[in-house]
Amino acid sequence: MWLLVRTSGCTNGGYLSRLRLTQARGLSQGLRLTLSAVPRRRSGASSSLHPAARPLTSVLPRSSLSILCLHTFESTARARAVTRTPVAFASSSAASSSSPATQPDTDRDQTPTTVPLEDVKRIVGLAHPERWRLAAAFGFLTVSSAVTMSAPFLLGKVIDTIYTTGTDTEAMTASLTSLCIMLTGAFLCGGAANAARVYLMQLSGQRIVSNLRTSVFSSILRQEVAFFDRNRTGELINRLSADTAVVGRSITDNLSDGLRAVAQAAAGVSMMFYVSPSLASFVLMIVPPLAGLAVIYGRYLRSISKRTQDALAQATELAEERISNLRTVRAFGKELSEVSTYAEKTDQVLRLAKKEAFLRAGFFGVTGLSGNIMILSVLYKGGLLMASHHMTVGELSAFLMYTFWVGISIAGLSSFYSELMKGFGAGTRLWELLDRKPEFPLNEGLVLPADQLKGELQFSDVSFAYPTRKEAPIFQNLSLLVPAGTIMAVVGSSGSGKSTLVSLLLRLYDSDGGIITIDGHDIRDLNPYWLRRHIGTVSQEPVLFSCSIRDNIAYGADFPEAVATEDIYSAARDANAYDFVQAFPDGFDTIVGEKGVLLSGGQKQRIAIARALLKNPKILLLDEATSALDSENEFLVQEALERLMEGRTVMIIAHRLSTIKNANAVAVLDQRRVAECGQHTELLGNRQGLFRKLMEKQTFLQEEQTQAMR
Ligand SMILES: Nc1ncnc2c1ncn2[C@@H]1O[C@H](COP(=O)(O)OP(=O)(O)OP(=O)(O)O)[C@@H](O)[C@H]1O
Repeated sequence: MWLLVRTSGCTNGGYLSRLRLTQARGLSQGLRLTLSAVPRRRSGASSSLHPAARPLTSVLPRSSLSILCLHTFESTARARAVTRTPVAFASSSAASSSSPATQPDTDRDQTPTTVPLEDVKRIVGLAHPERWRLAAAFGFLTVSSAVTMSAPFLLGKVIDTIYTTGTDTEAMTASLTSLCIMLTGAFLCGGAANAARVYLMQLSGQRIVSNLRTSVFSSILRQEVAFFDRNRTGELINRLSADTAVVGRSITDNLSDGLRAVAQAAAGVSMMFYVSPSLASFVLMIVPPLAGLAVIYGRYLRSISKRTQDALAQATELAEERISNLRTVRAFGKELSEVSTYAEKTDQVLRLAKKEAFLRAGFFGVTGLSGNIMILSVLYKGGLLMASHHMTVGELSAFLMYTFWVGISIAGLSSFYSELMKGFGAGTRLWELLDRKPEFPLNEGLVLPADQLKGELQFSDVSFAYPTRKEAPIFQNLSLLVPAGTIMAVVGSSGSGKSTLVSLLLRLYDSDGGIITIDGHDIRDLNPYWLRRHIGTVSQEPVLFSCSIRDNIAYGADFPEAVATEDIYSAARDANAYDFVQAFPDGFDTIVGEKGVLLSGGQKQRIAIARALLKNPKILLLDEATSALDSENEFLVQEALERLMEGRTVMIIAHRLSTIKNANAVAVLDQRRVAECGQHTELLGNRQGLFRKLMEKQTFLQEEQTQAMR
């Protein structure tokens, strides 16, 4: 666990001046130091780790919460709408807010029915840093609820004043005026308190979510690569965006709405008994059976709603995949068939949505009707009580208003429980992610002085199978030595494990057996940050980020924001990228598009080479581009690569004869090991050798291609 620290502003003399804890509130796991202000002179600094980074056992306070177990009797979305819009029993405002298309993704996730106490404590612990703001919000909540619940009683008094003062107009005016002034004052206080409550709750919620998101993102980025082989990106993004929001909402908005609903329901029922015990007893006889029916119906409605959302999720998944791979869809001319596949999925959603709409219509029709019947019953019974002088008109009016409020509050309670449970469900998924310890730590281990690094690489008896395919070993007792400062070309048929060799060196995966060393040090003993800091990579399909060319090149440096423009230009020149970049209207500020889609293959390669040059690593792992670069591009890339390789230990996955010829040695991968290793000419001399066969095959293929072109 790491403490995230951020520099507090500009520094002087090339040193980080003040380090300030900014995220300690609720932030459990930071990834690394975020250095926001580092002077340019430090652009060549060797380590990305600051001594101030230190392990932190726990920053999350624990406290407890007891859960209110309440039943839910209508859909969450509808209930949420009702709690925020004080229109009780209004059937006309049926569930427009519950359209499946607007539901957050997590709504389709399982909502738990029971929650371990530990999870409850943890979720409450998230709110701990916000406790003062939340306490103030609850204070304002109490004020606004008190005003709301005293309003019907006082309004009843106003009505009674109007009706009972008789012909004494002056007395009536005086008492009416003073009552109205008092009420206006109370309403103003109530309004202001409510506004303050909402503001404080929203602010706390956003702060909790923001801290939680940083922690989750940090936790995701710390995981080993095999974790990403097993987990879908969309699923992780969902945790980061939707689940964090659900957790934040459930401990701020939802808790405050829930508490308000409990307080108002309790106060409302008490006031109903205070105003007229006999009418209150009559109402309480009608409500429980109606509520019971609504609970059963509501549950059924929710299960249909969930099926609709599952179907929608499938349609969305399909759309997402096809849109992000539009080039492939277009290349195969599959637009129309994809549209019809998507239409089938949306038809399925529509069928379920129709059923849901029908049930929902019935539900809201019936709840609206029962609400109105209840009001009518109150009026009827109240009218009789008035006729027998057991009740005044003001009391009846106040009673009716309390009935409304109690109705609204009960509707609010229904959402409170389900939202709370949803929050716990989302929380549990987040804890899994936050607590997951990566199989190997990111930032522990040996850090060697950079100037002592020679760059000798050695694989000794290495065995490896990918964690997701343990039954299919890629290497068995593979051994290979790459002396410091030499170029080793790696060749082999497709799938022989050339890229896997690179992944193992970068420690994206750990070998199952044997040992990989750099200058005699087992890479498992070395600090992975330090290790990767000294290894540069340029892959066949280099990945650029959707930002400017300048930022993409600067990404190679320890402190990208501190890289001097001249350093970027010089790296670009050495990578043969400067001229084409300057030819763009926006030069180095040109945005490269998603994954660098706005650049050609050769241009991307050269930007990636410039990025690697800026990193200035001792060891280089290259995957030569096989994609058809035109001869000019190929020459420029090749020249840039040669410049990049100078004075470094290089392992290059070679696809060109020229590269193989220029390498100090060639390793041929076959049958899960290095089958042959030696100089190019030496290996070619062995007529029965694998390398010779591979080369003949390549020559043969080239000849075939040449004939085909003729
Ligand atoms: N993340 C992964 N999980 C499981 N298996 C994988 C993974 N990556 C690669 N493989 C498998 O490992 C084997 C070696 O793959 P690798 O990419 O190292 O081969 P290669 O020699 O670089 O191939 P090519 O020349 O086609 O790029 C292949 O059978 C491949 O299917």
